[in-house]
Amino acid sequence: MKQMSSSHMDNIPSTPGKFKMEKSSYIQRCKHSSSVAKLTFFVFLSLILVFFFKSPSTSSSSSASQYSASSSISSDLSRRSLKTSSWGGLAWEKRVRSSARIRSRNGFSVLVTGAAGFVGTHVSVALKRRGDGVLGLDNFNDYYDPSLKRARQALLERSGIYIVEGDINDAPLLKKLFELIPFTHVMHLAAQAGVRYAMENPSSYVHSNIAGFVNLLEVCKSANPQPAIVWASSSSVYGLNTKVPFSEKDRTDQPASLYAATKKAGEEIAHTYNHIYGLSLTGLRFFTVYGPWGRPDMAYFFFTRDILKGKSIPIFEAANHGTVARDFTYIDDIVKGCLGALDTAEKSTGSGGKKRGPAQLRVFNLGNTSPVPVSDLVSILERLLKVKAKRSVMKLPRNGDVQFTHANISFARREFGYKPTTDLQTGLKKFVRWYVSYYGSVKKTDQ
Ligand SMILES: O=C(O)[C@H]1O[C@H](OP(=O)(O)OP(=O)(O)OC[C@H]2O[C@@H](n3ccc(=O)[nH]c3=O)[C@H](O)[C@@H]2O)[C@H](O)[C@@H](O)[C@H]1O
Repeated sequence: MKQMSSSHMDNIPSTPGKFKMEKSSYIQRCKHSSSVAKLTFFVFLSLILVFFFKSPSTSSSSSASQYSASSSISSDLSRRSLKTSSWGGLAWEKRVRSSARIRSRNGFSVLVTGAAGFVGTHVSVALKRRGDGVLGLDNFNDYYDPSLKRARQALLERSGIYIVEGDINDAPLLKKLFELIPFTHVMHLAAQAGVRYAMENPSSYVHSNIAGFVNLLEVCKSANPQPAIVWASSSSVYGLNTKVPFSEKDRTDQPASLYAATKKAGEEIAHTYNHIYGLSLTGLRFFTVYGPWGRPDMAYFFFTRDILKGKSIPIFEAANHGTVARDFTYIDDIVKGCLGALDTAEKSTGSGGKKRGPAQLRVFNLGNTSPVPVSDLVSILERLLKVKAKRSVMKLPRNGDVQFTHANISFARREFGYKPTTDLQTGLKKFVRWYVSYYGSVKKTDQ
């Protein structure tokens, strides 16, 4: 097994494709046409297009994705932002090759999807640091503040990692990347995350976590060589289970949110592609990952922001004042788990879309094994921030949250020595240090 790298980044500084307006062909045609009628038609069409893409329903801040150069215009509700960037060309190919170049003996070349995301950024840096070739892919959607994703991108650029701007639903783009680079591995972290947001924008979950995953697997199964794939599942697949700690052997057929259901679907889809095409697939069930460069939609992150702002913190509790708790897992431990899973992933067995023999299929819990009540999380933040939180205790809403998570990690420990070492107090201290350095120490931070 390769050496695992610890990826401290506390002091340094997922997904439909991009839409490219085919303006040029229209412009060409207009130039060569003397017909006033055609010109009028063009102006009219342009106005409709402009109206369509500026209209709040399609370009408002809460949709999930960008549309790819090759994907068609869709009325998919999951769109969060539309961009007109494109990929291709010699300079672009050079950047792709340079980023994916392996710099150590027996190194991997890894395509990291969701590379501008929280876990994706940390994993990419860790891989690069040990000499693997890393190419990122991200659609930079605005599910949360894209400027944070851009800052992570800048961080990766400084490590020599290029992030291709594109979407996992963009098959021509993915095919092109596999044509350029014989990736040994795919670290698939692009996804529509967040448990509660699934009620607001369900189609974004289907689009990224199901359609996008299938699209990626379609391209991987036809690639030659086929890569081994490690991908992000979720602790949420345990749903309404009450037996703790959660073991990989437990049932996962009672998801409490659409997010959980799409991750569970991903696990079944992984089974199918492993079975039919011989793809090596490893799913990682992450347990509430937190840390520097984290996701602003997660409780520890926006609690920090709101405590500093003097805003009240909604703390959920279950029926009869039942404790709501999470097995919060620090990002560096998760990175070690991801690298461990990559290092022990066996090769896919198929080629050219044909299975040649049985392939590896695994699922691991990556948690911390010590659940902490949400109210204790707030107490730790109060101490670290030296500000008293305005607590507003409320009933756990029926929007997908489960009461309790707790990982049994013995399988990951056995297979690749996974052993989390960061407790919540230590991890949050690093998070707060990063938060203050990133957003400034002013209490009334506004992000
Ligand atoms: O392990 C996962 O698979 C998931 O982990 C994460 O989900 P969760 O564990 O739900 O994290 P997060 O929202 O931070 O809520 C934390 C706690 O605060 C409580 N919570 C939340 C909001 C609030 O206003 N009040 C509150 O008490 C809430 O009830 C909960 O007890 C990822 O977001 C998700 O993408 C997925 O990866």
